[in-house]
Amino acid sequence: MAEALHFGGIKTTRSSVIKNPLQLHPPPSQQLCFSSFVALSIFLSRKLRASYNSRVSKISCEAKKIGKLERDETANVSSSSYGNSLSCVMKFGGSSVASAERMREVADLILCFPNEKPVIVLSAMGKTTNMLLLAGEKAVSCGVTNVLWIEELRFIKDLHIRTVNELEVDQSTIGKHLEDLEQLLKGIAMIKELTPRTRDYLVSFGECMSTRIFAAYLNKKGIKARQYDAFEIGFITTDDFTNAEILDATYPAVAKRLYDDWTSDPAIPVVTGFLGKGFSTCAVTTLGRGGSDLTATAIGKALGLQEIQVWKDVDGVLTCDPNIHSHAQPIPYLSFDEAAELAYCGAQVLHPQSMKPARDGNIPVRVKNSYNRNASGTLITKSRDISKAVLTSIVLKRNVTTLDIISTRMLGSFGFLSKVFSIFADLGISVDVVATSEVSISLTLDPSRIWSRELIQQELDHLVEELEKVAVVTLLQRRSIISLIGNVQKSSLILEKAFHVFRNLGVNVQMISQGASKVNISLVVDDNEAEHCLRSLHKAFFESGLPELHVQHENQNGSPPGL
Ligand SMILES: Nc1ncnc2c1ncn2[C@@H]1O[C@H](COP(=O)(O)OP(=O)(O)O)[C@@H](O)[C@H]1O
Ligand SMILES: N[C@@H](CC(=O)OP(=O)(O)O)C(=O)O
Repeated sequence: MAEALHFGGIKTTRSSVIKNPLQLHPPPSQQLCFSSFVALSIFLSRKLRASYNSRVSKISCEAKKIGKLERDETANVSSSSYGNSLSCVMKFGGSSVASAERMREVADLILCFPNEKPVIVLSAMGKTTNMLLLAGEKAVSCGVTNVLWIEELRFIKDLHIRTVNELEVDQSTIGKHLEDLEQLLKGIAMIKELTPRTRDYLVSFGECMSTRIFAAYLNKKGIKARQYDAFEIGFITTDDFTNAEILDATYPAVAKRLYDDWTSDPAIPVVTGFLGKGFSTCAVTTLGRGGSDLTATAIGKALGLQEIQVWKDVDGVLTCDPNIHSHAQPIPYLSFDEAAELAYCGAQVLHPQSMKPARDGNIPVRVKNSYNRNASGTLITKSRDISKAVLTSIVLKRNVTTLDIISTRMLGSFGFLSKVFSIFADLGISVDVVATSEVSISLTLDPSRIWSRELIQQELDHLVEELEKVAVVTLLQRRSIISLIGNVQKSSLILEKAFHVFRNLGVNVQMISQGASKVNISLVVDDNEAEHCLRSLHKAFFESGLPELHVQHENQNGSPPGL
């Protein structure tokens, strides 16, 4: 029998409670919260005939009212009875839990903090999400009888069965999921269609399996743990499959569920990242690629925890993408605004929405390396002293489409700008970087919003057709946005240095824009020049002399200077 261990004062005795992951309707104990929310949502969605956006914001508003009551209750109880309660969130990404060996190391890492009582959030093992998506694509055209031969399915099965065996946990931990996954792929093969809704359900198997295996392993080691599917504990989202947004009702619901369970029977919660439940469909949704970061910060906010730790395979947020330039350096401190901007600009290291709950709850986020736990990582807080900083990070977003839109002067300048942006709004196309004059607009389209090649072309054709009613339009593809994240108060210095680099390289910058966030200057160049530009900019800003951002030292309480 496994040795019993003390974990943050909890003596372990029982194995984890494993629920049916496919049961999307909550058990009776949760029905009150969910059903009242769903009833409210259905009522509202029937009533409201306005645009989708205003509908969601009104529903969120109502949800907030419900949430407020429950949150207040939770707040009262938490200050009086939860003295010895959950303290932080620790999120481990796919790279951190890619194998049995990695899961062992993560468990050891958690044990290194015996006084912490963390909520654990996990992503799918390694590249499982990509594999599931590929398996789904192949199932559409391979025929039902060939599903078992899909290479990615075999890889996923092999990885998970091997992990279960190596960690010596019960095969039944994931047996049902593997069977259901196979059935689902056969279903896709039969109907020859993979809708966004099915796609989300399909990828959910990754997180559902990794969390079950890990919770079972913790229990086997004597650390009492309990597995949770986010879509069963109150993660309520919009029904935007593949890119859903968390609704406000999530926070009180999740807080209540986790605290109630913790009080009645303390066990380390192990929660699926990335997943939610659509408010009107009640189907599994996903929060966009890399969405486990957002799950972690949402839990941190819901429970009002002291810290949110995001464990990756790099030494923190770096000065640029290490895959493009190997001299990327860790950034010791960032503000929520800088981190959010960096993520929006395309730095893969953090989910673009993930800073919002942390900022709302004012909860520090620490980005750490699970492969190098002694590295200090990056501490992200509300504010930091940037007076000495110039540039913090350089981010590249590739394969961007730009549009030059020049007015035919049929409309006045007011009419022109509003007409152009209403066309984008009507077609639901996101704009990224914008530069305007009175009669012309240059802008880039957000590539992350459009995932299907076919759709890109169709959408673009339609967009250009509409714009040509009021303007002359030039569409330019294969461009890159280089975002300079830093202290825009020093924009002249940043631009002087950057343009010196561009001039030396003989590169023409095609568009330039300084965002209202005051932490970002964006420059558009050709795709084929972008990586070279990034490396040269990095050398100029970070590799010639002591970079400003390293001047700061952490206070004894772990806060950055100036806080
Ligand atoms: N500015 C950056 N700082 C750190 N990592 C970055 C940056 N830009 C891109 N990356 C990439 O992001 C990866 C970490 O993000 P992600 O793959 O989502 O991690 P995980 O799966 O562990 O959550 C790193 O391995 C690195 O290759
Ligand atoms: N598994 C999901 C969610 C996620 O957050 O993953 P990661 O933490 O490995 O980036 C994805 O691959 O998108």
